[in-house]
Amino acid sequence: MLEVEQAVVAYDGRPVLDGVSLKVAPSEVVAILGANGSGKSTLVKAALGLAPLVGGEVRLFGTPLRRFREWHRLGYVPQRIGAGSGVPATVREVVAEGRLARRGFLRLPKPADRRAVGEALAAVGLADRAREPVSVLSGGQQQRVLIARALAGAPELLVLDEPTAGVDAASQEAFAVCLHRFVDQGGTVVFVAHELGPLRPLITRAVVVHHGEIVHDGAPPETDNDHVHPHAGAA
Ligand SMILES: Nc1ncnc2c1ncn2[C@@H]1O[C@H](COP(=O)(O)OP(=O)(O)OP(=O)(O)O)[C@@H](O)[C@H]1O
Repeated sequence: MLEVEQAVVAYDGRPVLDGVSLKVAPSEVVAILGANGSGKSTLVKAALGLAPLVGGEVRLFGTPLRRFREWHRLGYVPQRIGAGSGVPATVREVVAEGRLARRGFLRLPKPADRRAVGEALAAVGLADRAREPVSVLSGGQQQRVLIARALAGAPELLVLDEPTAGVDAASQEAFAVCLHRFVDQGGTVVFVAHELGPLRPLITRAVVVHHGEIVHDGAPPETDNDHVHPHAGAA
């Protein structure tokens, strides 16, 4: 589904990812863990062509990134909603953006598009907020809008950057249920997290990033306090 080989990313000459390799197979649920600033977001961004590679290679669904066009096959949930363009968008409009890669620009939405948007809104528990501007929602609710946007595109691979950061316990549980359903339907997931919480039972593998390198790749830590030692079990 996703292959990162010896990826090197540097900002202002300072290496942030230092020869990182990661391969994700279908149906895996991979948590990317590590301290603030360790390079977790940069790793998922590099895997999607959103961070500049100065070395190494990325393949998505077996295709080198520079030739990859099938963006409808994956959904990406960024860490935070963008500052926005100043154009007020409703919850439904943002979620409908998730259909664009499927239906193509300038084509009118079909009933299937509207259905997918409705289902995605229901999956994150925001069906009753569809007509409201995104800006009036809380941070955790806005995060759910982004998750719904990714789900609306019916992706095979879902990549999420800290989907549960700043989200209360009830919403984390709801998100876990939603992810469970996605995985049950054959989906593959890669997500960045600080704490696994209710997502723990879903995880098939944990990858720990430390100072721009992968220092653990395998079994998830048993509890949120049981941090995998940065130098133990390097893959
Ligand atoms: N666009 C950028 N320009 C310059 N430096 C950046 C940029 N993006 C990330 N960095 C730096 O790269 C390092 C790794 O950042 P990254 O966001 O990947 O960390 P992270 O592990 O996801 O952290 P967090 O848990 O705080 O989100 C940090 O030192 C950060 O300041």
